[in-house]
Amino acid sequence: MPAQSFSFKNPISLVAGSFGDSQTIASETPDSLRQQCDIAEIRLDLIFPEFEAKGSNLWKHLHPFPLLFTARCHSEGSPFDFNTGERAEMLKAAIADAALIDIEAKNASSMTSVISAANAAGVPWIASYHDFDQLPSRQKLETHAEIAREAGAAAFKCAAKLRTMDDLTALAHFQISEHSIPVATMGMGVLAPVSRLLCAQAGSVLNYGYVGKTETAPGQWSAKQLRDCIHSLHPFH
Ligand SMILES: O=C1C[C@@](O)(C(=O)O)C[C@@H](O)[C@@H]1O
Repeated sequence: MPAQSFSFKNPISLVAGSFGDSQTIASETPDSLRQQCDIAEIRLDLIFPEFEAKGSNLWKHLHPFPLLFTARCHSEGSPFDFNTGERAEMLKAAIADAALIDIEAKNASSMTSVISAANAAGVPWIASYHDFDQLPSRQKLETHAEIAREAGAAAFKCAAKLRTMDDLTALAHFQISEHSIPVATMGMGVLAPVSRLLCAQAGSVLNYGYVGKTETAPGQWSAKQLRDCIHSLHPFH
């Protein structure tokens, strides 16, 4: 049995509170997290020295709050350049405490050992896709959603820089279309905040904000602000 069970079956848009530093992880509790988000993301790539020194003691005090573990690669947003093997080891070390893990869609084929370990532990995974420069074409988004679906991900997530109002509506149109897999979308940059509300209204299953003071992507709301706003929206069908 996984440490916490998690699924995207519920149609409600959930909020992931993302930790950008280990001091914030240390200062939060399950109760304080419950006030802000539905699941908490621990970016192992951002806290690696502390993780190496303390292992799971860094987050044990947060149980039973659901935890999402991510070890992001450099090309999809990490300031650090851990190789696939290093990131696979980080994720495997966290699976016992995970409700969900994140693997980049493009790395799914080189992370099969992590996917097998997650499957064996009953922990679902989300396939992610980031573009910090622009909104990928509709064709690229569809292709990555298909990779996610075929690799057995529980959901497909895309975070992309939005440059124009057309980008904003294109992302929302992608979100609201049927993809045979739950989808989470969000913009980055100056249109990020409004995009995160619009995409949630269009059915984004997992919506990211930051916990503490450090953003983990450009333009995030705080997780609490984001969740409060999402809760006051009506789904758009
Ligand atoms: O993939 C995501 C989404 C994100 O990039 C964002 O745009 O909020 C933040 C990352 O920490 C997370 O892993």
